[in-house]
This record gives sequence, C-alpha cells and structure tokens, in this order.
Amino acid sequence: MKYLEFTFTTDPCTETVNDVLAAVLGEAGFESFVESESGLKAYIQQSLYDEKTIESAIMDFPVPDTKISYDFIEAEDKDWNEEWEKNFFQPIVIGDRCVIHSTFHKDVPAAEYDIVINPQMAFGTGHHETTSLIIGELLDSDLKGKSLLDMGCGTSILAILASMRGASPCLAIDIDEWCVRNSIENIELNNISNINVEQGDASALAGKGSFDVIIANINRNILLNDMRQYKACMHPGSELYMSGFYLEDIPVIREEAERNGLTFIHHHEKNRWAAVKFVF
Ligand SMILES: C[S@@+](CC[C@H](N)C(=O)[O-])C[C@H]1O[C@@H](n2cnc3c(N)ncnc32)[C@H](O)[C@@H]1O
Repeated sequence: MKYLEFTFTTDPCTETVNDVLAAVLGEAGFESFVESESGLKAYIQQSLYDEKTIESAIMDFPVPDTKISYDFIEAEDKDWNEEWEKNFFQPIVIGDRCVIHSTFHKDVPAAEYDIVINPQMAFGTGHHETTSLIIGELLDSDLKGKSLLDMGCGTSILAILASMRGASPCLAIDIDEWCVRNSIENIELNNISNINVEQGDASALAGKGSFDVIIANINRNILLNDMRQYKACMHPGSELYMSGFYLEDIPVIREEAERNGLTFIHHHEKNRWAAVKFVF
C-alpha cells in the first residue's frame, strides 16, 4: 500500500497543539503519527489523500493562534500496523490475570481477561501506572451486578474490564470527543453491550442517580474540583477509586474526600503514582 509522509510544522509547537493536530488529522484519514521537534510527522494512504480536506482541517483548527504548515513526500512501503505496534504499545499482562493488546498483536499471552484496545489518540493501554493501579483494584473487587461509573474513561479500558468482571450497567464519561469515539469502538471490539458512553465532565452527572462503584483516573486538580459531584452519585456502601496523582497528593485528596463524608480505605502505589479507595 502506498503512503504519503507529511511533515507538519506547528507554531507554537506544544504537546497540546500536536495532540489536537493528530486528532484532527485522524479524522481526515491519517493513520500514524510521530512527534518531531518542530511538529508532527503523519502518514496517510495515498488513495485517501484529499488536499481540500487537509486544508479545511487546518483552517478550522480548534486551538486559536496556531500556525500550521506542511509538505509531503511519498513514503517507502511499510507495514504501518507493525510500525505503530513497535512505536506505541506492546501487549501487557496485569496482575497475571488481565492481558491488554490490540487487534494486530499476534502471540498474545492467554489470561482470564483478554481486552482488545485500539487506543489511537486516547489514553489507556494499561501501560501507565495509574491505569494499571486501578486495574489491580478492579481485579481485587467483587463487581458482580454492581452499577459502575468510569469518569475520564479514555479508551474505556477500565469500564471494559469492570464489565467483564460482572459490573452492570456501566457508564463511561470523558470530556474529550476523541476518547468517546474511541471508547465506543473499543467496547464493540470486546463485544460488550452494557456500557454507555457519554461526552462531558462532572456536570454530566446531574440526574444520573447513584452508582455502586465509581472510578476516576484523571488528575489531582480535577478530582479535587469534582469530587463533590462524584459523592452526589454515591449511596451508603458505594466505593470510589481515584488515581492520576502522586503519593504526596494523597493527604489533600483524602482531606477533600473526608470533607465530603467518605472514609479512606487504602492506597496502592507504583513509581510514586497513587490510587486510593474510599467508601461512603
Ligand atoms: C489519565 S486519563 C485516564 C484514561 C483511562 N481511564 C485510564 O485509566 O487509562 C484521563 C482522562 O480523563 C479525561 N478528562 C480530563 N478532564 C476530565 C473531566 N473534567 N471530566 C471527565 N473526563 C476528563 C481525559 O480526556 C482523559 O481521557
């Protein structure tokens, strides 16, 4: 298959601009992205290339005051799935019980829970400490028949595992449109039918009722800001698992949780990242 290699130069050349550009280009048919010093290299099948689509994607670029220029060459023939696999993610086994891999990985180790994820630009392959800490919590919990909310779902990897472990019904929410689309794709790939996906933040929780289990792997400041709204979706006995912050942030997270009437149960840690469990 013939590919074109585009070199995009971004100004300012920040992680956010390059992430958004990759998401926008993904919409326009690009398949593979590699960050460079001045922007992004991106690859598209020659047959999918349409100059007008790319020009209008750049014209409507959602980050204001950004300049983007590009040129392209014909790329050598390559197996881009293999490239992507090499560059981005390898199968991972967590807790000896849960394997996470993509559709094109071969020789995947057998495990009790087998999760297929095509993460594209969404966060959540299991390689990050915070994801794997929450996976550990889910593997240790009895989730059978429990309603579950996955806030900041990314790829929905956590909601998918929870559903496989019997949680039902499940709701996965992410502020990012790209994550919502990727979640829907991943949920289908795993033949799961009891996870609803919504785009939004904590304000989307109004009127949703309560959940037996809430997971939120986001970051310290968002958790501190939104915890009151998570608590409003809990009933006595509900559990709240949070991650996305460092060990030194536990006291401030715990203070806010206790101010909301939650009881600290434990924390787990990996490379200074923390996950905490509270109950109402
Ligand atoms: C650290 S990633 C976690 C992804 C996945 N749950 C995991 O554990 O691998 C955090 C996710 O939260 C989303 N996010 C950021 N702010 C948010 C907010 N206020 N409400 C909901 N989601 C948010 C981001 O788009 C991102 O997908």
